[in-house]
Amino acid sequence: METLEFQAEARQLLQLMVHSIYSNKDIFLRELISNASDALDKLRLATLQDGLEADASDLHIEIEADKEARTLTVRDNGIGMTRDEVVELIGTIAKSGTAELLRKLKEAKESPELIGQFGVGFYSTFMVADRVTLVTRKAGTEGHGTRWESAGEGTYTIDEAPDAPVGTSVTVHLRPKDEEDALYDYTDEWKIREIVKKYSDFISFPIKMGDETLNSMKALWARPRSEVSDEEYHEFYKHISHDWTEPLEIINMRAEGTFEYEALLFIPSRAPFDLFQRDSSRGLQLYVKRVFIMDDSRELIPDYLRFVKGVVDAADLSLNISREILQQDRHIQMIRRRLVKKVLSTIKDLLNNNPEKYATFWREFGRAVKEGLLNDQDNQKAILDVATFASTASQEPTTLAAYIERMKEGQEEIYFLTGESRSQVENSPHMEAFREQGYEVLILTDPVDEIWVEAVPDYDGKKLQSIARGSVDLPSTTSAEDESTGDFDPLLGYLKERLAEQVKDVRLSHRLTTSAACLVSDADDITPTLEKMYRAMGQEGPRVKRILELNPNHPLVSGLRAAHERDAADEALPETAELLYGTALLAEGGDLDDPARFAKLLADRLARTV
Ligand SMILES: Nc1ncnc2c1ncn2[C@@H]1O[C@H](COP(=O)(O)OP(=O)(O)OP(=O)(O)O)[C@@H](O)[C@H]1O
Repeated sequence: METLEFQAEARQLLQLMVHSIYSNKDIFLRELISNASDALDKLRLATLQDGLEADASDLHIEIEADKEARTLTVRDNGIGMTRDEVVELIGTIAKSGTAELLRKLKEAKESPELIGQFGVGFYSTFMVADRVTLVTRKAGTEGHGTRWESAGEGTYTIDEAPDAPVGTSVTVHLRPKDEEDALYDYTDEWKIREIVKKYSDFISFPIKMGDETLNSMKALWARPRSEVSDEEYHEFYKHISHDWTEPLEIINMRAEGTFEYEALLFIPSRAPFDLFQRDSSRGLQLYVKRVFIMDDSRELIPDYLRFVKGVVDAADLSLNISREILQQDRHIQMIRRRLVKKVLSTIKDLLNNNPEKYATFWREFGRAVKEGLLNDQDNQKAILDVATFASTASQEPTTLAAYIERMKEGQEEIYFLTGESRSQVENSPHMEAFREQGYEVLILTDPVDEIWVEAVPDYDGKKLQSIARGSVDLPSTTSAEDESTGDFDPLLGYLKERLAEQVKDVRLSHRLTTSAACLVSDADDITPTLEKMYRAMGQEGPRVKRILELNPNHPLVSGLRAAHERDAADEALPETAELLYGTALLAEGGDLDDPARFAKLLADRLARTV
């Protein structure tokens, strides 16, 4: 017999279980049944696809309670584990992001939603047990099985189990019952029946206690919606998603005819912590005629809808279909297209009929959905229809359609400004004339906004126009410039030469009312934020120069013009030019090349005024 140590993260998680931070302890049984069901799926699949020689004719789960010994055993005749698999799968937590979640959990104390994200699985047995024994033998292997045991502290033991049958049995040595602490008598048959019915009724293998089968085994997606309770849907959702919170929306689909399939999809009510991590699990479960084929089937749903969970059961696929074949399968592509349409129309329904749910949805998943504007050309319009954006019009987000309704007489374009935060965007000098003249501007602050606005030319015939880009021609702009442009020409020429390193042009502005200057991008150039993003991804490119716009009505600008007129060789002029440029850059939240130098110039200049 060997004694081994749990990996550090596993130990922490176990600690949390032993000191039970989750009030509902009943779920340990659900977790064991869920693992057993997965193991049975795997065995059946291995016989179908990998030619494993094993008996798959009587796959089932058994529950056995021993009142005397105070133990509960859950046994399956599924795939089982080798010794090394036991060490790897039960002794460690492989999921990325676990350390971070654990840290959050510690801070948050009571937080079932957070634990839900772990898929605590097997470890949840330690909420009710002071010792757990697992005996297993891998299907298709020779020799002895493996016996694993632990009290949930720092270590576990591993031993040979010569007589173990194929499959896995987990025996939970129950702690004394303590109903005040929601620790029930789990050897009580009535309690077991209740838990199985509540959490595991849909499991597709028989769950037996003695001669009795406790579950109905009905595939939820095959049953009419009116016959399934919300609770049953929710339990099923938890089973496939490992999310313990209730889903926001349930979607049933059924297609009959040449290619038959049924789908049951869930939109979660909360984004998983790893929604934006590359290795996050995504995709749907694929079944063929009620037989589980694979998890995480990415072919069934595009990446931008990766938060959608659920099952697709197709009638006409081969049972041993591989991932490679899936990628090319015409029917799968057709299902995928239909699912996307259905999800988008469901979001639209929420938007129109259930603003509160929609708001939750968009807050949690809007950032992901917007990726579709780049990757799913066919549905660009449908995505824009269900998207909402922050706006200067009110604190409430707006759809593009509602924005267009509010457009001012003569306004042809949808104005937006990207940035890091609402306040930064609102206070940007670019906003001044728009605010003054009552033009609404969309405030786009998600990183993905920088990118999709480049890919979407218009909505409903109205061009999307960045107010920090190109020249602005507000219909009602007073043309301060027209009478006085001539006067400014020498100064503009001077500044252009002086700041040639920094900007490609200097011109008078239509968008400023209170600030002296701002920077804008040329209509066809990439924006500084996008440039920064490319750089962060390691794509060095030439620096894109921008345009400095001056407010002719600002005393600093008119004063500068006067000074330049008086004496073009004035020593203070180059410094003022530099300060003017630096201020414009700071005002939009940009980074100065040499902040120390800027600070010194500014301090010296201020010193002369006090
Ligand atoms: N009854 C079983 N038969 C075969 N393998 C099992 C069994 N129970 C657990 N395992 C293996 O141990 C792994 C860890 O199980 P655990 O319940 O901790 O997490 P999980 O099932 O992967 O995650 P989750 O609980 O989120 O589904 C499983 O992924 C599976 O590979």
